[in-house]
Amino acid sequence: MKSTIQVHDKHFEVFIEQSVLEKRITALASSINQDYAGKQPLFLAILNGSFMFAAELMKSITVSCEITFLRVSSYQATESTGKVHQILGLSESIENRDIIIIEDIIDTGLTMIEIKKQLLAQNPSSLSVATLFQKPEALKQPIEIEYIGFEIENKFVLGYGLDYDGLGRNLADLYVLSE
Ligand SMILES: O=P(O)(O)OC[C@H]1O[C@H](OP(=O)(O)OP(=O)(O)O)[C@H](O)[C@@H]1O
Ligand SMILES: Nc1nc2[nH]cnc2c(=O)[nH]1
Repeated sequence: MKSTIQVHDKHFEVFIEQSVLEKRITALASSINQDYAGKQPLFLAILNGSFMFAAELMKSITVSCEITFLRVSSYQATESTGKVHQILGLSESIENRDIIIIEDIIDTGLTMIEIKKQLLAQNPSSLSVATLFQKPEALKQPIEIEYIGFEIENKFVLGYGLDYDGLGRNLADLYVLSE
């Protein structure tokens, strides 16, 4: 039997180990370095969940770049509320900039659709998305995602920045809810 950890009332087991996550993130960074050669992208990391992915990704980005952090929260406990709040914390202009959004996970896709809509209204030169995890089966509307770390099954995951009611963001591996 796999060893499990308990967070609040639920049990989770290791799903993707840290070394596997980091190797894939390095590969994503290489693709971004190639695609943005000669440009100076502005990364927008969506808080809270993306902090660990963003930090790891940035260590392998070699093109000249900037990063800033935005807040938008729609998730409570293990289910989407379907409500997406406004983007907070974007003080710099993104007009005529090459923007790369950094997310930890795209689940229903509703958050990213709303973020993209709000950012596109500010006329960036280009807008692309890098997400560490995506759940293809959970997507409610088609959405273009340029950089995907892992396509995962439609189960609640925890760790590597992702929380369950505030806890578990510090876990270095990705965990999945035990059956
Ligand atoms: O594709 P969706 O179904 O819209 O879900 C994805 C969103 O859920 C998570 O954020 P959350 O609202 O949990 O905030 P957090 O990053 O602060 O934990 C994640 O970081 C995405 O922003
Ligand atoms: N922790 C966590 N947050 C999410 N937000 C959207 N999907 C998920 C998920 O599977 N786990």
